[in-house]
Amino acid sequence: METSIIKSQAYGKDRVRVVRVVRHPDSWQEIADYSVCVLLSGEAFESSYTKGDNKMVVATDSQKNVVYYLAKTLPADRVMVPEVFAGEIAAFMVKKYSHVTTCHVKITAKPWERMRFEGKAHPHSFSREGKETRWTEAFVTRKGDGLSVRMNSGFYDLEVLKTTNSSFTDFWRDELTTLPDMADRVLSTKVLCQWTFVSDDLEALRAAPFDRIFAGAKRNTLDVFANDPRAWVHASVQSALYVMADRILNDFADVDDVYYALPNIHYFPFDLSKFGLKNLQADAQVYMPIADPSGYITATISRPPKGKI
Ligand SMILES: O=c1[nH]c(=O)c2[nH]c(=O)[nH]c2[nH]1
Repeated sequence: METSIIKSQAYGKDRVRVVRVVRHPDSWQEIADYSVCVLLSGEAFESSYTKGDNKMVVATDSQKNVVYYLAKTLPADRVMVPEVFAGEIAAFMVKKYSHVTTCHVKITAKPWERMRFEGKAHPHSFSREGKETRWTEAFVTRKGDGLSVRMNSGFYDLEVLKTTNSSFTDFWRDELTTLPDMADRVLSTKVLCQWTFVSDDLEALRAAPFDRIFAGAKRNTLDVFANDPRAWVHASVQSALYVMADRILNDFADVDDVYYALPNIHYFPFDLSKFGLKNLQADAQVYMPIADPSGYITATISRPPKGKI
């Protein structure tokens, strides 16, 4: 007889590819291109794992159908913002199936950007310019008669590089240290940035400025990377991360906290002294990018608890 217990479970459909086009009367068109993951959990599903009893199992095929059904039937503005669409799908599942306790929906959005010709936006043609990917995940959980919504959103693979105005000095030194102080260095990272939004109210989710938060988080990240002297002059990836996150928290009241993962993709000056050539420190012009390993700097930053400021 089996005695093991289920500690957690969730099942559903991953990589549901759905594209929604909005056609305006004046020939202006919009596109959202998503890959959706829907996962259901609840005690009622335990017997499908332990007893082979499928009676309560909403087929993953049906869950996939819900994504297409809602993409067609919801008002366009609830589909075109990934956070809102994720929340709508998750809330639909929890409301429709009373035996679902939590629905987790994750969406990654393909970054189609509208083409521009001589400064003029094209009404219906798009290209993939940026390589970063926007994504979101909603956890909608039954709470009494209502719902609670927890949302993580962000982007990853925003690749950036700067050729000066970055340093790393005055760090811990002991017999295991080989890295010299670097008063100036090439710095490159592939940004993962993520923020959270928590609400008990689906209407608040529908009204939240998710597109502005996404654009603002990306702009702040790039601006701090390129321009903010607090972050880089005689400092580190760590201090840049803090300034980036602090700017997002100051700009967007809806954001509860911000997480960054910043790999430090090393570009080391190549030592050419064997050939009588100076290429280190202030003489560095030729670098060897190092694929692995990279530094990896992470933190979650939030506002201080109330009463502590
Ligand atoms: O900005 C940096 N932070 C570190 O913690 C670190 N460690 C390292 O070797 N180089 C760097 N750069």
